[in-house]
Amino acid sequence: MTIFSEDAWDDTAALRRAIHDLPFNRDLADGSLTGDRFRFYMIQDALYLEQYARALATAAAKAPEPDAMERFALASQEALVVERALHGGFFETFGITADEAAAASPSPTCYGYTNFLLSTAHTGSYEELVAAILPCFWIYWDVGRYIAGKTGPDNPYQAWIDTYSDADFGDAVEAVIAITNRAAATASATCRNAMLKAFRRSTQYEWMFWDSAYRLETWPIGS
Ligand SMILES: Cc1ncc(C[n+]2csc(CCO)c2C)c(N)n1
Repeated sequence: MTIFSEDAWDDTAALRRAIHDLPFNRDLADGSLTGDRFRFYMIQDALYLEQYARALATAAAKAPEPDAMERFALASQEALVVERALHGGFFETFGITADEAAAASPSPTCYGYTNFLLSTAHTGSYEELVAAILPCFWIYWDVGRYIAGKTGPDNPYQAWIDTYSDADFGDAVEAVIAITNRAAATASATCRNAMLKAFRRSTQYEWMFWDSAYRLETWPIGS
């Protein structure tokens, strides 16, 4: 049988190229990304992380093996603590107050992505959930390294680039890939297909998240 992560990676090759080519990531890499776009991204990302941490905690609760439980429980805490520290620095630089962040409501894309993760967490299988969780790690590692390889000096977004191209983060990504492959190894063909679909859906949402920040996305009516 083929390895799930290899199938999923091949299956999303075109999407990943599109993510590399996004105007948001192009501008982040050369440091020209406008402050309003990065601010929007930071605030939406703080909202995303809270829900992502819930999805990770649910994966920890559902995991059939202690190694996966530990990894997801730790990642849930890190999503709240480590990522919040990164955000804290940028919140200060970009003048985002805690009140402003707390009062913000999710954009359509942020809402769609987090609800997809939470509905998978609560109505899908453990296998589907880990496949939905994986792109958040893997795509950021891929994009972090891609951008680190082409960025220049004095980039105002260097702390973001360093976080996601760091070797320790790479180790965490490898661990989640291994957990996902273990889950897939004993899954039926139907379950593996559902896993692929979930992986692809989250990868689409990762593209949409950066795109929505670049467009400063709003709800089309009523807000
Ligand atoms: C939309 C969006 N997708 C992925 C990440 C990256 N990320 C968030 S939590 C986590 C694991 C635990 O820290 C990782 C890698 C992000 N920040 N925002």
